[in-house]
Amino acid sequence: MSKQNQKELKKSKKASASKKSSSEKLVEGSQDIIIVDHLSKSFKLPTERSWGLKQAIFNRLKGIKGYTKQEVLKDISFTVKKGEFLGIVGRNGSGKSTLLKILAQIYTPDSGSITVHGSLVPFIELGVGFNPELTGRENVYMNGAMLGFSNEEMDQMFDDIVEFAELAPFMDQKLKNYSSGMQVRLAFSIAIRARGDILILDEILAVGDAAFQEKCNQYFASLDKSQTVILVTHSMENVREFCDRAILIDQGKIIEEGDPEVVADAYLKLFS
Ligand SMILES: Nc1ncnc2c1ncn2[C@@H]1O[C@H](COP(=O)(O)OP(=O)(O)OP(=O)(O)O)[C@@H](O)[C@H]1O
Repeated sequence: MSKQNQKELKKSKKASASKKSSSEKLVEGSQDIIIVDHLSKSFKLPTERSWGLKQAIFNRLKGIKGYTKQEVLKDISFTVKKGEFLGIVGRNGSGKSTLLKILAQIYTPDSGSITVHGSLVPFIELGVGFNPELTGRENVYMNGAMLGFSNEEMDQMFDDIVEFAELAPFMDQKLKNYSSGMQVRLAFSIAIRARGDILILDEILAVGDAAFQEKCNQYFASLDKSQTVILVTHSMENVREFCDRAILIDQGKIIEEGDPEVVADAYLKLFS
């Protein structure tokens, strides 16, 4: 591995160590593995009137705000039990990915808190943790390091990861030459082989082809209760088949929660 790559590995290991220490707040004997308590998040969106330094100074003097505030999550509370498969559903733009990013400590909430009892493996956005200039092999090691695994641990997992992704012939090619579906396969294989306590999955799986989606579905069906999964999806088939419980978010609020059948019906009603 080149010096530059070793440097990158070191950096990502550091990042992962600090991430772990802040997310792992262990409470003995608790069955709730995630507790989300009165969480709210908004984004400031710059308006045309904020363009340029002159305008910004003028706005400030006049007391004009150069942005509008968009409330994306409003007072969200829920818990996830150890071993539970939780589905999160909602229309485009309802706040699901933002919620996952707060869970994964990519975003900080405006108010409220999140407590996570265990290690969390996020699989949220394609490209996060991947370097297009490195080979598939190097990216596996780098991604593993970001999740807190040593080189030796990754050596043990490597063949298994490549086999699940079905990408053996491509491991020494640069990632920038992979299709987006191939990248998803590699990232998903790393995420599931990493066996964190909690696996967080965004809709991104939909990028994989039919055979890979089927493989993912088989993986979901094979899960025992040692793995907690949070899945954001628009597939009510997946919600009904795999989820123990589901949450429907609309305009940043939970509007239905509980039985996957009931939540899936409520989701479909939004469009009728
Ligand atoms: N970094 C950001 N800056 C500003 N606005 C953002 C940011 N991230 C998300 N938003 C806004 O927050 C709202 C919710 O977005 P989010 O991605 O959480 O929705 P979603 O439910 O995951 O949607 P989809 O089903 O389309 O993936 C959207 O209006 C989006 O434009």
